[in-house]
Amino acid sequence: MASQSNGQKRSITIQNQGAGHSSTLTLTGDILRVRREEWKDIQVPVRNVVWSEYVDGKLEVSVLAKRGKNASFSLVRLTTAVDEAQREAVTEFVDALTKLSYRGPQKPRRLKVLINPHSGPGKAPLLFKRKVEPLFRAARCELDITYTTRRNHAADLMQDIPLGTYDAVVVISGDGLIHEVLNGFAQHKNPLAAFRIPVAPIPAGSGNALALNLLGLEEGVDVSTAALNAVKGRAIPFDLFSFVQKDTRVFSFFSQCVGLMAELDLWTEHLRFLGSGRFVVGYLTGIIKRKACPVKIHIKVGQSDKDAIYKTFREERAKALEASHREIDDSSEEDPIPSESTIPPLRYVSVKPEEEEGWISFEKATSFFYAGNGPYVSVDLMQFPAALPGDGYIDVVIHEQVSRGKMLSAMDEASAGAGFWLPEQHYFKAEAYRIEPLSTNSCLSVDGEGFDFEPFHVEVHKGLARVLSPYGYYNADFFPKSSPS
Ligand SMILES: Nc1ncnc2c1ncn2[C@@H]1O[C@H](COP(=O)(O)OP(=O)(O)OP(=O)(O)O)[C@@H](O)[C@H]1O
Repeated sequence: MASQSNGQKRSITIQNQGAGHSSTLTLTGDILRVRREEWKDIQVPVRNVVWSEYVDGKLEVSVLAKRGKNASFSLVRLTTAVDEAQREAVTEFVDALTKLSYRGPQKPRRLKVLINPHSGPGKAPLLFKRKVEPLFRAARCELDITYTTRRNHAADLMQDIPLGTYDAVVVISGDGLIHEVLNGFAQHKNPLAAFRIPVAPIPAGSGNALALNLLGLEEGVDVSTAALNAVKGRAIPFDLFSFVQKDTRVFSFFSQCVGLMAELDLWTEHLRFLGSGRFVVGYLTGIIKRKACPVKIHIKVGQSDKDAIYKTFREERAKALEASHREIDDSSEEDPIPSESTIPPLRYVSVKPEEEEGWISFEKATSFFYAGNGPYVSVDLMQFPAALPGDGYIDVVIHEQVSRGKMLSAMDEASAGAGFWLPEQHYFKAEAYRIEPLSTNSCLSVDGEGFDFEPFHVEVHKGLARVLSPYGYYNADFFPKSSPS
């Protein structure tokens, strides 16, 4: 055995007498390296450490690693008996590793797991068994598993979810089931407390925008990294939106959309096998049709100057990034529940926008109106690059009706948010908005689900819900103005 620690580097070599092979673990800054005689070397950032412990003379370290150039992440578990003489050194090493990898106490979580066998291509149960459950078990999580059997099953369960019993609700499906979970919380007898239960998305649906935004383009499509987020991600405040139409009030967590971007979803329903590629086909169809979206739009504007929005975004992102490196102690984890026990009242639903200060009307011919709470709406489109999870605003994009050529060029670098800077794309940070259709000739979708194309009102509830995030912010950054290509 050899154990060394010098400054940023700690290394420990364990000679396993019985099996006759040795394992060396080296921690250099934020990187853990595992060498074991019969294995290929493994090198991972400490945030990929799932669990590490030394109990009863046995060391166990589980990590998520890519074992091959194009491989996806998989769980790698090192278990080895440790000689009594090494006890102190191994304990020290594991303590250092745990502290770094969890940035605080390593605690097994109690997870309510919802699996939708009918989401996306129907692989959620298989992904759970193969990738998610082994990782949860390695992290000692306590699991309460439900396979949803029908529409609204998850909402009904969330309506009665016992408080103080779960550290998170894990949703193995797409955005539709997240929408259901949050609307279930809203029906709880103590909705504000229910909304404080963090939601952790695991992408298994056809639209997985929340996972994509929290984890980023690469990890947001990876089931294992999303499962790791459920195990050790931090709860962050997350804005929700009341969507009010006639007498119905629904909580939307992600988007509302009118015109082209809502219609293309319908036009390409039969092309689901193309994955998110179907939206590209839909947009191209939209260019050919070049249909107008006749609506009256009123917005309660927080910010509308693009340079100022970009500046605020950069500042907020830098703050969140800095906070994500800080160690977290138990007290900073406390999230007091407000004393009221009803859903927040609507503040703007009865105002007359034309007469109110702070509201503007948008009059130009429009091809679509899109409001959302996360940069990526799909891997190909960063529609709301300046979106922040809990800033108290919904990001609004209104796309003027322009020539087919301009519509086509709006596709350039769309996945990196370059459209933000186009003069025909109007971008607002809004506290509320109101839409009145001027014809019946379009459609409306809320969190990807179709709604009647009739007048509706939306307003923001700042930080009402919680989501788990590995970074504390959306893992997406976009083009500054000076380099849009
Ligand atoms: N067992 C089930 N059978 C049918 N529908 C279900 C079942 N369990 C859940 N659902 C419904 O399936 C929908 C899943 O939507 P979600 O977005 O999570 O997955 P998806 O495959 O991406 O969906 P979509 O392709 O319709 O957008 C939810 O509205 C939910 O009510």
